[in-house]
Amino acid sequence: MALAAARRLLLHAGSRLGRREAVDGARRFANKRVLVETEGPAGVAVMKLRNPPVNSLSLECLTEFTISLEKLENDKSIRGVILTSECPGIFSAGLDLLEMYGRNPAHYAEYWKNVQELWLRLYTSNMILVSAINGASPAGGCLLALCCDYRVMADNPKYTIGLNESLLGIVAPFWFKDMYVNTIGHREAERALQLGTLFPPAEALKVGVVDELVPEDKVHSKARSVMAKWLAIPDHSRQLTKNMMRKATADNLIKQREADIQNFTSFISKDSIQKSLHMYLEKLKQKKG
Ligand SMILES: CC/C=C\C/C=C\C/C=C\CC/C=C/CC(=O)SCCNC(=O)CCNC(=O)[C@H](O)C(C)(C)COP(=O)(O)OP(=O)(O)OC[C@H]1O[C@@H](n2cnc3c(N)ncnc32)[C@H](O)[C@@H]1OP(=O)(O)O
Repeated sequence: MALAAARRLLLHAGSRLGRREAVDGARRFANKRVLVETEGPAGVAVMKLRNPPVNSLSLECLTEFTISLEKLENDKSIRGVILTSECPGIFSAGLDLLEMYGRNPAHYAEYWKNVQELWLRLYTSNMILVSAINGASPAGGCLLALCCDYRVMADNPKYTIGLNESLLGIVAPFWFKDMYVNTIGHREAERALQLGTLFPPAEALKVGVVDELVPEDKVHSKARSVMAKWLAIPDHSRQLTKNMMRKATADNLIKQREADIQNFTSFISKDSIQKSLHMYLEKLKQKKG
């Protein structure tokens, strides 16, 4: 309930701000964790995640992300969005582990509902989505990128991307898996999901997790030039084609959202799964020390 109220407030406040700044031609609206900038007549918005240190998708971050997308969808002058990160070296560390560890079932259910909501909105967006992957992109971070129509990644071997859930002792849900299969094919997805592979850029390109690699300082300019190419296609034909390609995958979740929430909640609440997450969090801490 509190989140629904926050969402209404943010939408309202955001639209007022958006109108005021539109006077300059360039517009900008920001929540705490998501910054959106639109420039001139090109109809393109740049959406930057800024939830330091690692852009983990906390409940608040998911909510702000979803609201920002909703506002852009409602703005008929926006045809494309470049999704990127403001956190140096990290695109997104994925779902926030602290939302899935040591909480109660009601919290898990609420969290998962918001994860579903963001995924459905991103994956079925009518806008052109290009990801400018300027850092590490494990699990839910990779999920965000996979939702886009085109993925440009910084060619820095320090960055990896992939669905690594099995390394954490958890399981990617069927709709993560479906999207992976749609992107890289069944055999590659089967292997990468079981092994929890985090691909360095060259391998990510080879297997098709990303579409293009560029030097780090060229990620944004390349994303813009890719966007220009996609903008040249008539919206109606591109949108109908996108819908034709993605609808069955989205519908597969839509028809069983509630069951998927129950499934997640009971899975993540298990002692054995909580223990795995605990161990993984400890490992992350130890890496530092
Ligand atoms: C039959 C089927 C049955 C059931 C299925 C049903 C349902 C499905 C069930 C579950 C599926 C749930 C799906 C989850 C998807 C996810 O996204 S899980 C998250 C996966 N993410 C990761 O593994 C990334 C972990 N992080 C890292 O590898 C590194 O942090 C990273 C490379 C991103 C950055 O490295 P570095 O710059 O060195 O930073 P640190 O490692 O030092 O991290 C800084 C602090 O941030 C904390 N942190 C990192 N990642 C997360 C995160 N994802 N969530 C929360 N917090 C995170 C880290 O602990 C540090 O914190 P500290 O400063 O120590 O307090």
